[in-house]
Amino acid sequence: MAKSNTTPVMKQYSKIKEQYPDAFLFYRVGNFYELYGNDAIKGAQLLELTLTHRFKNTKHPVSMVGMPCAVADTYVDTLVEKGYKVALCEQLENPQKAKGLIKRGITQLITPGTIMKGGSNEAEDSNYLTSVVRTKSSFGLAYSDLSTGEIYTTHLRSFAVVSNELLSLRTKEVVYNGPLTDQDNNFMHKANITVSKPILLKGKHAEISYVQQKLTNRAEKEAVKQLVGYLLTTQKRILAHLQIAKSYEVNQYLQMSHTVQNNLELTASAKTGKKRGSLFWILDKTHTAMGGRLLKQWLARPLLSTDKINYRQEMVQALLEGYFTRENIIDALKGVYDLERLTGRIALGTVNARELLQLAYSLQIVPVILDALNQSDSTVLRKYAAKINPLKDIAQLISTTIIKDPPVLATKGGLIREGVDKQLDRYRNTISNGKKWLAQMEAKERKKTGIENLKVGYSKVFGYFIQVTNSNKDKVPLNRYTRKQTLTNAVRYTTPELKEHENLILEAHSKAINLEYKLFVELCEEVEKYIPALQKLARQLASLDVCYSLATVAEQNNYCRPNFHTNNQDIKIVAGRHPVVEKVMKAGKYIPNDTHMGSDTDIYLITGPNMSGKSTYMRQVALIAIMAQVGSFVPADSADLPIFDQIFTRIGAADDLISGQSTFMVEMDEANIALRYATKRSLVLFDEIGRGTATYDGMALAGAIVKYLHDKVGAKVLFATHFHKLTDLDKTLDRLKNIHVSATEKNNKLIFLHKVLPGPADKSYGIRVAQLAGVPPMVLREATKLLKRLEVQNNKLIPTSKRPDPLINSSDREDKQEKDMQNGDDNRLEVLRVEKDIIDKIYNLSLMDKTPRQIMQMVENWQEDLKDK
Ligand SMILES: Nc1ncnc2c1ncn2[C@@H]1O[C@H](COP(=O)(O)OP(=O)(O)OP(=O)(O)O)[C@@H](O)[C@H]1O
Repeated sequence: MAKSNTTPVMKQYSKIKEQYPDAFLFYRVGNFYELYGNDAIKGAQLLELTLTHRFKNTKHPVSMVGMPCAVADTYVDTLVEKGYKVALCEQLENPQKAKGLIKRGITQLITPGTIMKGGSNEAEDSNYLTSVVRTKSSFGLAYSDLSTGEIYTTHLRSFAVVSNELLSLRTKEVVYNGPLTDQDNNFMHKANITVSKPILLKGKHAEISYVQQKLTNRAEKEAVKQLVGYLLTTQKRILAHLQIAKSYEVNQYLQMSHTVQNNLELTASAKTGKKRGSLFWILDKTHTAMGGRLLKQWLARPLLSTDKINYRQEMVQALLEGYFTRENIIDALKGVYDLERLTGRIALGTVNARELLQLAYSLQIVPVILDALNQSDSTVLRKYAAKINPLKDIAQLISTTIIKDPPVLATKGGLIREGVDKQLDRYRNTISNGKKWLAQMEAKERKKTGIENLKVGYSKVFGYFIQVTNSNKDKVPLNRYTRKQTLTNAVRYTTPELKEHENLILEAHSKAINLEYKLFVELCEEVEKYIPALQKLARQLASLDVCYSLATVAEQNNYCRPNFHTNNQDIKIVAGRHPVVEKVMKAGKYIPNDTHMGSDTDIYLITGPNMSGKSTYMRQVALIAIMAQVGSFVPADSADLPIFDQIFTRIGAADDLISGQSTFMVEMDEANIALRYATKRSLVLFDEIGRGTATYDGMALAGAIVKYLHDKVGAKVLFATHFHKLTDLDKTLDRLKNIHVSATEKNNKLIFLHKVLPGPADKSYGIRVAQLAGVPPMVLREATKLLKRLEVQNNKLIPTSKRPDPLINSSDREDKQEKDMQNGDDNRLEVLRVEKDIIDKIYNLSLMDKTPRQIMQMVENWQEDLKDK
């Protein structure tokens, strides 16, 4: 173990390691990083490296894993991706000059929320570090993407809302000041979130007061302080790019829980978790990484303000109409690098000369974009251009300082242009004169000595030399030449003259390198002064890129600009389409459908066979609403919409892996959230509520929920169901309308028409769909028999139902019914009668003042009754 080994190196190691017990300590030894003790044992497993030992032949060998520094990044990434932290422990003095043990110290703590991967132009996702502070009355939450320096903060009422925000942000690390309950811990674990303790900061830090300047809420201020404190202590450097924290309220935006965003597949397909198949996949035609990230942010937070939405729509429309402007802009935007991240790298001091040039190239493109905007007919675009500062001076400064194709390393010289610094030019002159002199000397010496292949050369260890092959050794004028080095085939010499020039050249060279580095650092410092302006420019270009993207998508897919009204909640969509389903189908195959929910319609009760398109229809309405509030055009011929405040969904049977609850529990939980928090301004999608439990419980619950939504909530509700009995509700609930997605039978074959029509569906075709799916005929026959039995019994009880047998033709039907009737079981009929009583009881009951849980309890009690009977 490292601790029992008391050599000075191990003592130093243990002392540093003690301060970072929860991180892998990468201990720098020359050009290697080494991990010791438990870090080595665990690291070897996780990184698939060979475990060896240091101090092998002593009493206290230490487990060790080593890797060259040059490849360490990949290993750091792997560990951090798995949720671990890595502390980089560097040599803090020049080993050649150090007396005794080299000083070492931690230069950076890399954590899941602060890691910045790769170069400057690859990141489509933001990586947020989130800080949560529990105060007496609320929770403060703040988050930041270290690579861009943006900070947002809000205060929330409960840990449940905090968890939702964490999931929506896809945060990988939370700095939290409070204790976590087992349930919270479980949540963090399942959501793959690393929880870190806050680090107390000593002294005053300008960054903190700077970013806090616009905040008034105490919880938010605390959360931001904790966030910045953590960033400063892990990064161990000045973070000049941190932006003034922006406070937001979750109810400033259209609210959708993380589950809703997932169900509606806004940024990732629910099946694959990938971009393909999501709304983002359709809308993302951006050309810059920052545009892509911004579009994702817009999708997660659609707007509530009609003015703001209108402004985005104006931009989209102007770009949609101005084909040439759009093309010119995009040609230019393609060349813009990730300005946000480049700016972050400047602030963090990790920028290299090539990246500075990328910044300059990007800035040089801005005037081209401005020209395109200024030449447009649209005043919106011209006004937008007027707000953009192209930062020409910075572009000019960088491109006149750095050479065209600079090396990545700034410490080896060869990156500053000629004419930038007089002293540097002088050094370079000395070097080049010295080299000229060497060439002349070579020629001169060849002549003097008569050695044709005499060569002047340079080696790192021995410096400049005159090389003579062994065969010419006796021609060497030993009075002038001194031997320096003997090789197998040649001997190397020097002369006092050569030595003198060597000194001049090497001195100039080393001075030039140092000076170049100094000039590079000065240039970075100058650029650093423009960080806020660069960040602003980056945001402006990102917005332009997103608007371009929305305009292009609108044009390619024939979208329309939606209108908004704020005086009522009426929805009027003509020929609406599902943006993703229509895209994966062959052109023209998608059947558009209208949605007219005026003041007389709050609930659409949707019936129709499986696979007819009920879910698709409901989702299409929600996606159109979201796209509209994002500022996008929508897939419809026309759309008149209200501004929704929240969207709730209960869709499909997707298990909630994060909370680990049963399907039915999840279903009820989601329904419950909607019933509790939905308002008249909300949109609710309920797909097959009640399917996860016994039929009659499910139907009873579904009925009660519909009634509650109708009488109590008044939100716009799309409610798809296979419980046909529910369609009777239109008789008692005046703002409920039945609609169905149509299908028809032709030559004994089921044909889906996908057309939404008024009224309830008259058949469920369940067995027919099973037949389409290739279910074995025996099963189908058995199912048909069973269905028949049930229906005959039901028909006696509920005469309104006139379901025909799906698999047999009508001539056989009557005979069969007769037979079934004769086989009828009186007891069973009695049971069915009681069940019907219960259902009627539920419909007639006032559930106004009951919570969903109470209703569930009531249903359970009735069931018990039923069992007794
Ligand atoms: N308007 C439409 N035009 C063309 N095809 C459609 C349309 N709506 C749905 N479809 C097709 O029908 C398939 C099934 O749709 P969807 O999942 O919405 O059916 P459903 O009625 O909700 O089925 P279930 O009751 O089994 O959940 C879709 O995947 C799509 O291919």
